[in-house]
Amino acid sequence: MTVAILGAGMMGEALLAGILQGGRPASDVLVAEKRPERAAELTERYGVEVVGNAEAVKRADTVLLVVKPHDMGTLLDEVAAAARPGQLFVSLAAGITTAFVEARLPGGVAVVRVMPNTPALVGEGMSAMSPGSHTGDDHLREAEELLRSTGRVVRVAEKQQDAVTAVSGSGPAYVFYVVESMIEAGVHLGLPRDTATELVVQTLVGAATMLRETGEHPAVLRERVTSPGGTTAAALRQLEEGRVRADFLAALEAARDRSRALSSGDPV
Ligand SMILES: NC(=O)C1=CN([C@@H]2O[C@H](COP(=O)(O)OP(=O)(O)OC[C@H]3O[C@@H](n4cnc5c(N)ncnc54)[C@H](OP(=O)(O)O)[C@@H]3O)[C@@H](O)[C@H]2O)C=CC1
Ligand SMILES: O=C(O)[C@@H]1CCC=N1
Repeated sequence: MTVAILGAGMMGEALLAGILQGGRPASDVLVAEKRPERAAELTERYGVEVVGNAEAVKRADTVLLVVKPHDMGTLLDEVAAAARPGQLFVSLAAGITTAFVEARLPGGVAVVRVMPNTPALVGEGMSAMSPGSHTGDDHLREAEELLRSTGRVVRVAEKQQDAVTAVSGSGPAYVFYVVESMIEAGVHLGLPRDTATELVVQTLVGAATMLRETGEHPAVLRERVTSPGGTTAAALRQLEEGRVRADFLAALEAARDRSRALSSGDPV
């Protein structure tokens, strides 16, 4: 079973690394990349063969489309003649609908839409997948199995993909932003930068592991940290005054709206 990755940028490379770490041999993976220096880097780092888009599609059973949304139309027009019925195309681009991909490929090609995230790079990705209009269970299971090698997978209705993009697709960036802000605050309070970084990163890993392993609601876990009249209550009061919760709501609405705009071909 050969998998081709078309578009080996940030997300494409994260998927490539996750898929290989998940146990798939490099000889079963093809990557399409135009720039020779990037191709050499990928071959050296992962031992994968780098070929052109059309050749990758001809040789693959499953094709992962990981170019930017506004490059998707051109890419599909380029590879459509190489695609064949029975193949599975998985689009991982924000805002690109299964209907958009299906309309540009021959009939009989199965299309699945997925919103992944970059923690796929370390096998801790979160992917949400939706079937196209003529995607059978076998193809869905195939996509699911592939993505499971990069982390967790859920199935969602395609109309929920804009919200998913706002939550888990872009989500790692919000977490990194919070981490960055906490490190800077620690430095402001006089801690050496490397100490502040270690404190914050381990706090994040510990808190995330507690959420996953206890299954408790985050509000319950937060209450357990918040001693009456103590330090946490003082900090949380400040965050409430800063309207951080309302800002998250507005931020995720903005991401959802941008995903919707990308589906109607809104340019960069
Ligand atoms: N980054 C993320 O966290 C996530 C990204 N995504 C989706 O993944 C997609 C890629 O995003 P991201 O990786 O961030 O973007 P990048 O710009 O890092 O990657 C896009 C890659 O596609 C390549 N490319 C462009 N046109 C073609 C083409 N015709 N044939 C082959 N390769 C091509 C680019 O090559 P070159 O640089 O040479 O032009 C680049 O390597 C987007 O659709 C995005 O919505 C989804 C979830 C999360
Ligand atoms: O920022 C973006 O558009 C992509 C999609 C989700 C995460 N990154």
